[in-house]
Amino acid sequence: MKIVFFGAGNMASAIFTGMIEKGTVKAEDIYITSKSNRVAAMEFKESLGVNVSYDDAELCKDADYIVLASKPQNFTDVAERIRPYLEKKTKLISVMAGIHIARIQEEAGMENAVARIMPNTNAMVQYSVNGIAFSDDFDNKDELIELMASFGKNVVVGEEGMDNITAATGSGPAFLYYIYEQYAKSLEELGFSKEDAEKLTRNLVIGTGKTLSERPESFEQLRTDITSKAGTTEAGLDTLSEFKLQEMISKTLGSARDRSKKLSER
Ligand SMILES: NC(=O)C1=CN([C@@H]2O[C@H](COP(=O)(O)OP(=O)(O)OC[C@H]3O[C@@H](n4cnc5c(N)ncnc54)[C@H](OP(=O)(O)O)[C@@H]3O)[C@@H](O)[C@H]2O)C=CC1
Ligand SMILES: O=C(O)[C@@H]1CCC=N1
Repeated sequence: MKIVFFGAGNMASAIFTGMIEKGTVKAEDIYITSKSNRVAAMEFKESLGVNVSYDDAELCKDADYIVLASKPQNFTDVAERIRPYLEKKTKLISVMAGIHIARIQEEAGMENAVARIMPNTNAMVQYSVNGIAFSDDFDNKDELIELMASFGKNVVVGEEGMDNITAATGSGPAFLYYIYEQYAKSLEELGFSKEDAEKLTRNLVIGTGKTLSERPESFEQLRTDITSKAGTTEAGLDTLSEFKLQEMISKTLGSARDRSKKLSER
């Protein structure tokens, strides 16, 4: 198996680190390249044992998968690097938000089989949620699904579902981190030091996540379990429900989804 990453930034490194740590792919089977930041790429070679190369012919030769992991804005440059050497058997896996399968096939030049995937940075700890959309001619889908299961839970969607997945779970961690940031700031306002506010918030979130991973009850039931009649939680929730929280979240996700659609316009 030879998997080549064009791009070695946040998302690519989360994926290849997740795969190596889980043992699904050997570090020696992974090749990475970047645009110009050779120092960062070499650090991955040293820490994980992956191959680093800037020789596009060597990178593309006999590749089973080429993962397109640059920003969408850099895709044309990446396609130019790949096009002269791309072999028909190589499957292209795009993590780029908003770039359609048809454009990838057109710019890569050989109409190779393409899968668009939308993981998130939780891939680093093998807890990503991955949207996957395949081109019609993509064979042996199970192999890719299995590779991706090594760093998260998969949801196969039609390509039209990718904008929603991008907003919901690709960008999703950032929206949650933003909420945690505000929570920590509010703890500081209550009188906790900055350090304690951060520590309390972090452990609150970790503990809540662990509870969710172990208990099957609905969010509503878990909330109700905490809420004593006329107690502190009820008082807090009464205030929280005065704000249009769901509307705020819906608008946030809507903006992210619309941006994903916009990125697909050339
Ligand atoms: N971050 C996230 O949470 C998620 C991101 N994505 C998608 O992943 C993609 C990458 O995002 P992210 O990892 O955050 O971005 P980063 O900026 O962290 O990484 C981008 C990488 O692309 C490389 N690159 C740029 N141009 C070229 C080129 N011509 N040839 C080879 N490599 C190139 C950069 O190299 P250099 O450093 O040398 O410039 C860098 O290694 C985006 O398309 C995004 O939509 C999808 C899901 C989640
Ligand atoms: O912000 C972005 O465009 C990418 C896609 C999903 C997460 N990060």
